[in-house]
Amino acid sequence: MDLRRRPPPNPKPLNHRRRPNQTAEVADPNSYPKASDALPLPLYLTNGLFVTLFFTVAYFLLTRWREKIRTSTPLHVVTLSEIAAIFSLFASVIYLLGFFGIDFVQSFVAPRTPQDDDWNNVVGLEPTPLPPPGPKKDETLLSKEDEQIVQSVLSGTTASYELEAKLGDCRRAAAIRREALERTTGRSLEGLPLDGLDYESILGQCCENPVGYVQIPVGVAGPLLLDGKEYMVPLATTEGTLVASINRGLKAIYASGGAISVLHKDAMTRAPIVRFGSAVRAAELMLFVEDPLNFDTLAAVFNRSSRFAKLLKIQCQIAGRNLYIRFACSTGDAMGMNMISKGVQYVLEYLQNDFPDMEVIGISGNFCSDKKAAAVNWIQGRGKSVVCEAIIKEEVVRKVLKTNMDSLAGLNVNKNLIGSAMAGTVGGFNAHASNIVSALFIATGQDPAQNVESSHCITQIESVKNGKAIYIAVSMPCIEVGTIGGGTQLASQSACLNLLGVKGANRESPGANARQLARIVAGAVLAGEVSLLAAIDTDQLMTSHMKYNRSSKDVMHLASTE
Ligand SMILES: CC(C)(COP(=O)([O-])OP(=O)([O-])OC[C@H]1O[C@@H](n2cnc3c(N)ncnc32)[C@H](O)[C@@H]1OP(=O)([O-])[O-])[C@@H](O)C(=O)NCCC(=O)NCCSC(=O)C[C@@](C)(O)CC(=O)[O-]
Ligand SMILES: NC(=O)C1=CN([C@@H]2O[C@H](COP(=O)(O)OP(=O)(O)OC[C@H]3O[C@@H](n4cnc5c(N)ncnc54)[C@H](OP(=O)(O)O)[C@@H]3O)[C@@H](O)[C@H]2O)C=CC1
Repeated sequence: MDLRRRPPPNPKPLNHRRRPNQTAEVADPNSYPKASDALPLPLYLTNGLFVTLFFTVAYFLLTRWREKIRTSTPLHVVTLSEIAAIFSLFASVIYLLGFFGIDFVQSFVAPRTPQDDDWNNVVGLEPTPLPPPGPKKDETLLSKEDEQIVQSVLSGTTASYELEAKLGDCRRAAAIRREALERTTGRSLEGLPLDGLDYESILGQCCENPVGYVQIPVGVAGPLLLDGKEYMVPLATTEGTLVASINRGLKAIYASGGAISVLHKDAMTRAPIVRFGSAVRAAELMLFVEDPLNFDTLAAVFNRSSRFAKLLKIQCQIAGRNLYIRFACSTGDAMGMNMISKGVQYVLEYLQNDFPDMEVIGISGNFCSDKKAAAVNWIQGRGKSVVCEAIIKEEVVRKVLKTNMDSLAGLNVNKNLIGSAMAGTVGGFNAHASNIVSALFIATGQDPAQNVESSHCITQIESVKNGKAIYIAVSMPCIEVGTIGGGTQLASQSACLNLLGVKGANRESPGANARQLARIVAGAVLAGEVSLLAAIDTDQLMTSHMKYNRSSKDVMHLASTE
C-alpha cells in the first residue's frame, strides 16, 4: 500500500475562533468553546454596543426621574419611551453580567489551554501553568475508536510504528502515537506542534514514529554575489548573531565585486569491508578491482543500479586480510548515499562470483567515510569539492568589517592555521564553517549529520594589490549536498531551495542544481569566515552575542542576580 498517495486528512479543530496571535496552523482542537463564541458580532463591537446602551438609558431614566420628582408626577406612571428605556437597561445589565460573570466563572470551571496563555500574553495577564498531564487528560477529546487504538498501543497489542500502515492516515497515526506517548511517560508534549506538517510526505522517506516536529527559525542573508549572480541565502539556526554575521560578510564581498567559485570534484564515496582467508587473497581482489582493464565491466554493473549514479573510481586500502574498497561515483542532483550504497551492493554481488571466498563484513567499512572526521575525505574529497575566493578592498575591510587587513590576515594565521595545527584538527582550519554549513543544511533539507565532513575547510587570508586589498579563500573538499531525495522534498526545505533557484532535479543537466548548491554553501562560508574573524579581531565577539544571542530578559536576570 502506498500511503504517500493518500490525500492529506483535514482535521477540524473544535474551536474555529482565532485570537490575535493564533494562526490556523496552531489552532488546537483541545481548546474549549466559550460563552462569548455564540455572539453574532465581533466581541469588541458587542461589548461597545451594550456599554453605550447601558449608560445612555441609565442617563435618560435618571433625567426622567428627576423631572417627575420636580413636577410631583408619580414614578409608576411611565411613558412608552420610558418602558423601552427600562427594557434596554435590563437587557444591557443582563448582557454585561453575562459577559463579566459567565466567562469569569467559566475561566475557573473549564480547563485551560495553551491558547488561553497566548491570550493572556496579549492582554498582559500572568499565564497559569497547565495541569500536569495525567493518563486521563485528553481521553474525552478522542473518538471512541481512537481511544481504543491508544489503548491497544499502550497494551502492546499494536506496535506504535505500525499505526501509519494500519490506519492509512499519517496525521491520525502521529496524533494517536503522541497521545500514547504522553500517557506512558506522564510527560506533556505541549509546545511540540502536531499540526502544520504533512505527515504523508515523511512516510517512508524522512522519519519513523513521528509525534510532531521541531520549529527552527529561518533567517535570510544576502545578496551573495557569486560568479556574477545574486542569491538570498536561507539559514535555519537558533544561534542569534549568525545570520547577522553572514550578512555582514556578504555585504563586504558584494561591495568588493563578489566572489568566484570553482567546483573541481564531484564524487560521493562508499567503502565496503570484505575479508578473505589470507592477505594474499585480499591483495588479489585489490589488484583485480584496481586494474583499469576491469573498470568498464565493474562500472557497467554499478551503473545498472541507477539512471543517474555513474561509477568514477575504485581505490583500495588493505589491512591484513581485510580489504576496504572505496567506490566513488557521481550522483546527479542527489547527495547520493542511498544511490551509491545500492550500486556497491550490485558490484559486491558480481564480485562474489569470481571471488566466492570473499566474505562481506559490511557495506560500510568507514573508509568512505560518512559522518566522521577522516583524513581520507580531507585529502581526497567526498561529495563536491569547492574553492571559493574573493578580493576585499582595504576600504571595505575598514568600513564594513571595522578592522585592518594586516591584523585580519595575522589572526587567520595564528588562529585558523597554527591554532588548528596545535589542536590536531582534521579539516578544521577555519573559524566556524560548520555554523554556516549546518544552518544551510537544515534550511535546505540536507542530512545534517553530514555537517561533520561537509564543514571541512581551510581558510586563507593574504594581503594583495600592494597592501590595498586582502585575498580570502575557503577550500572545502567534502560538501555533501543534493536538491532531490532525503529531506529536500519537504515543503519548507523545498521552499528554501526554491529561493536559491536550485529546487529539485535539473532536467537539462542532471547534477547542475546540486553543484550550484555546493558553490552557494562555500560562498556563504566565505562570508561567515571573514565576518567572524573581523569580530574576533576587534573584540566584538562577546558584545555582539550579548546583543543578538542572549535575550534582554536573561541579561536583566543575570544582572539582578549578580
Ligand atoms: C530498519 C531496521 C531497524 C529494521 O530492522 P529489522 O530487524 O528488520 O526490523 P524488525 O521488523 O525485525 O523489527 C525489529 C525492531 O526494530 C524496530 N523497528 C522496525 N521497524 C520500525 C519502524 N518502521 N519504525 C520504528 N521502529 C521500527 C522495532 O523496535 C522492532 O521491534 P518490535 O517493536 O517489532 O519488537 C534495521 O534494518 C536498521 O536498523 N537499519 C539501519 C538503518 C540506519 O541506522 N540508518 C542510519 C543511516 S546510515 C548512515 O547515515 C551512515 C552510514 C551508514 O553511512 C555510516 C557508515 O558509514 O557506517
Ligand atoms: N544508505 C545510506 O547508507 C545512507 C543514507 N543516507 C540518507 O540517504 C538519503 C539520500 O540518499 P540519496 O541517494 O541522495 O537520495 P534518494 O535515496 O532519494 O535517491 C535519489 C532518487 O532520485 C532519483 N532521481 C531523479 N532525478 C534525479 C537526478 N536528477 N539526480 C539524481 N537522482 C535523481 C534517483 O533515481 P535512480 O533510482 O535512477 O537512482 C533516486 O531514485 C538521505 O535521506 C540521507 O539521510 C545518508 C547517509 C547514509
